[in-house]
Amino acid sequence: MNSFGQVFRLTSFGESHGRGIGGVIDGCPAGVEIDLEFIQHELDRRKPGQSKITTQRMESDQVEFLSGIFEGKTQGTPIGFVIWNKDQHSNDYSNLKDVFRPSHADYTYQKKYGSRDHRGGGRSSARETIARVVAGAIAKLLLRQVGISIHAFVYRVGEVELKKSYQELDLSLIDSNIVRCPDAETAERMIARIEEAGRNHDTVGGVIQGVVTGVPVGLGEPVFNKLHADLGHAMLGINAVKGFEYGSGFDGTRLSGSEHNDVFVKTESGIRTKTNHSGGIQGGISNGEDIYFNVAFKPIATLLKEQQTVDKDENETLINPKGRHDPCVLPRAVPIVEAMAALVLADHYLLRKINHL
Ligand SMILES: Cc1cc2nc3c(=O)[nH]c(=O)nc-3n(C[C@H](O)[C@H](O)[C@H](O)COP(=O)(O)O)c2cc1C
Ligand SMILES: C=C(O[C@@H]1CC(C(=O)O)=C[C@@H](OP(=O)(O)O)[C@H]1O)C(=O)O
Repeated sequence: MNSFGQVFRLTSFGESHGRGIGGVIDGCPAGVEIDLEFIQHELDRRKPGQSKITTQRMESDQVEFLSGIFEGKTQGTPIGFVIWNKDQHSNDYSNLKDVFRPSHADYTYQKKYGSRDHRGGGRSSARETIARVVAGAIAKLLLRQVGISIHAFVYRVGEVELKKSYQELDLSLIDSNIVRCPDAETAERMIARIEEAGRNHDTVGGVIQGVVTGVPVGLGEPVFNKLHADLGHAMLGINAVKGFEYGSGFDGTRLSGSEHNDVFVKTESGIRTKTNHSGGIQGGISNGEDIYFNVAFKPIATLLKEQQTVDKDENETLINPKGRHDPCVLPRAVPIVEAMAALVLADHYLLRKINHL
C-alpha cells in the first residue's frame, strides 16, 4: 500500500531517479492556515546536500501545490503536490543493475516484483520521505492551531550520546547546528563521529528522540490503533529504522511496579502524574502528559567500499558502489520523525472528533 492514515491520509508517489516525488493528502479539514514558507523550511531541513555531513546530491526540493489550497487556507478537498527531481546521477548505479547491495532493498524488491528500478534504489530510496515531510508540515500547521507541538532531535550517534533529558534541553536550539542536537558540545562530537565514518568510507547509526507537548487527554483508540501503536507503525515505516520505544521503553523493565507507576496528583491545571514513565499514553490513549519516544536508525547500507554479495543469477560476486550517500541519516531524519509524528497526531485528533459528540 502507498497510503498512510485513517482520516488525515497521505498517498505518495515517485522514485528517486524518476521525474519527481509527490503526494495527495485526503481528509485534511478546511480552514487550516497554510504557511508556505514554513512548509518549504521543513523540506529544507530534510533535503540532501544541506551540509558537509549529508549526501552531496544537490536538490532544491521546491514544492509545487496543485490543488486543495485557496487564499492561504485548505479547502477540505484533496491537496495534490509535486517536487521535481533535478540532480539524479543515474550512471552511479550502472554497476548495481544486476547485483544487490547488502542490507539495502535491492534483493527484496527484485525477488518480490521480478524487476526493479535500480537507479538510486527507485522507490526504496529515502527520497520518498519528501512526501511525508510536506504532509507532516500541513499536519503540524493543523496541530499548531489546537496547541500541539512536536520536536525531534538527535540523541545518539554511534556511541556519542546526549546525557541530558529533553526537559533539561532548550529545544529551540535543535537547528542551531548541522547535526540537530540541541547541546553544542555533544553536537560537535557527533559531527566528528560522522566525519570519521565518512573518511573511512563507512556509515554510522544512532537514535532520534521525539517529544510531543500540548496533547489533550483522549487521543488514541482503545484496542486497535492505540496511539503508541500508530506512532510505532509510523516510525518503523521510515527507511533505515530498526527500533521504537516510548516512555520508559526497554529500560523501564528494570524497575519494579512501585518505582514505575505514575502516581496521580491533583494540581491547579487538573489531574497530572508525578512521573511520566507512561510516556503520555495509557491504554493506548493520551493522558495529557508529554509524549516522548526514541527511534533507532541503522548505519546505512551503501558503503563506498568493496563488499561481498550475490548477483541476480545467484552467483557470489563483489560489489563496489559509487555515488553520493549519507554517512549517517540522523540529521536529515529529524524532520521526517517530526512529520510522521504529526501525521499520527493529526489523524487521531480528527478521529476523536468523529468518534465523540
Ligand atoms: C534521511 C535518510 C537518508 C538515507 N540515505 C541513504 C543513503 O544515502 N544511502 C543508503 O544506502 N541508504 C540511505 N537511507 C536508508 C535506505 O533508504 C534504506 O536503508 C533502504 O530503503 C532499505 O530499507 P531498510 O533499511 O528500512 O530495510 C536513508 C534513509 C533515510 C531516512
Ligand atoms: C536523494 C535523497 O537521498 C538519497 C537517499 C538514498 C537512499 O538509498 O535512501 C540514497 C542516495 O540517493 P542518490 O544516490 O540518488 O543520491 C541519497 O542521496 C533524498 O533524500 O532526497
